[in-house]
Amino acid sequence: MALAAARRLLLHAGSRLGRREAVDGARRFANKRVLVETEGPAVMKLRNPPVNSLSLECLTEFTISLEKLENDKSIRGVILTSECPGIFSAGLDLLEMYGRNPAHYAEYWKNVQELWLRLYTSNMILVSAINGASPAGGCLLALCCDYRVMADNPKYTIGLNESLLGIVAPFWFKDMYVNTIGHREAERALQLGTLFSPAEALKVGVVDEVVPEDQVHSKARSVMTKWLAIPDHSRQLTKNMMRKATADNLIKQREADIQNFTSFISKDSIQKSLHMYLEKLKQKKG
Ligand SMILES: CC/C=C\C/C=C\C/C=C\C/C=C/C(=O)SCCNC(=O)CCNC(=O)[C@H](O)C(C)(C)COP(=O)(O)OP(=O)(O)OC[C@H]1O[C@@H](n2cnc3c(N)ncnc32)[C@H](O)[C@@H]1OP(=O)(O)O
Repeated sequence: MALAAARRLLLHAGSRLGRREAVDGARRFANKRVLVETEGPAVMKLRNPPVNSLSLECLTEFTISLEKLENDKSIRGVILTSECPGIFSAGLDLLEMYGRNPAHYAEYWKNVQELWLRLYTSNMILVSAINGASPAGGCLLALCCDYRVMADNPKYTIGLNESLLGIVAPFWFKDMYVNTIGHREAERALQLGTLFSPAEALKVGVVDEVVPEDQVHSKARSVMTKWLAIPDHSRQLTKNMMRKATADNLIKQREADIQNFTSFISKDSIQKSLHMYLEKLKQKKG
């Protein structure tokens, strides 16, 4: 209920902002954690500092922005990137999965599923400009895209590292990984929780292209231009043919997946693992 109300408020605020900024001549709309520019190829920038973690609020704003773009028939493609220096997205917000109650876990997971389904089955062309670290849920966002361009900086890594946290990547994360890099590579990378450097990610197929850091955005734009030259109807039908079975696999068991997540994440042993991981992140600083 609370989330539905927040969603209505955000949609309302979003459309107000949209109108005001259009009057200013800049074609863009924004909410607190997501900025969307629609001048030229649409660009969606995550801006949830310090690490673009996908908190419930961030997920909600992201989903709403995507919904608005999908409803604008003049927008055929979106570049997904980050405004946080050195970070594409740190993935799901660990604080949404630690020390909360089962109802919260269920609500959070429903929203993770919702964003994934929208992104993965989007009719728009999605290109990610990966300009920073992209672990777990950050990698998931990139994997939803039709093409991935990554900055050539060995400090940036990408991959589904859940097993390093003592948790398990859900089956639909796994399905998308298998679809992208094949069964053997996915099996190994998932068990080891591998975070690939850009060069490794290119080799294994997690990303499609690695370019110097200052060219990530221009490359993403030129990729978009190429994809925009393909007729929408044939490209969309082809995308749907490639992705439908994977999306349907979650759709048919959404409730069971929420229950599985809630009971798994509520376990004492899993909460303990998350606690240790969060402590490790803190200690890294000191
Ligand atoms: C049977 C199975 C059934 C169901 C499935 C069940 C479970 C599976 C569930 C979920 C799948 C999970 C998916 C995820 O995405 S989990 C998140 C994984 N993310 C990570 O491992 C990234 C962790 N972060 C980092 O490695 C670094 O922070 C990073 C490289 C991104 C940036 O490093 P930097 O040095 O620039 O910043 P830090 O000082 O490390 O961080 C700043 C600040 O931010 C906090 N932080 C970092 N990441 C997160 C996060 N993901 N969520 C929340 N908070 C995060 C970090 O603790 C620091 O906080 P503070 O000390 O308070 O400043």
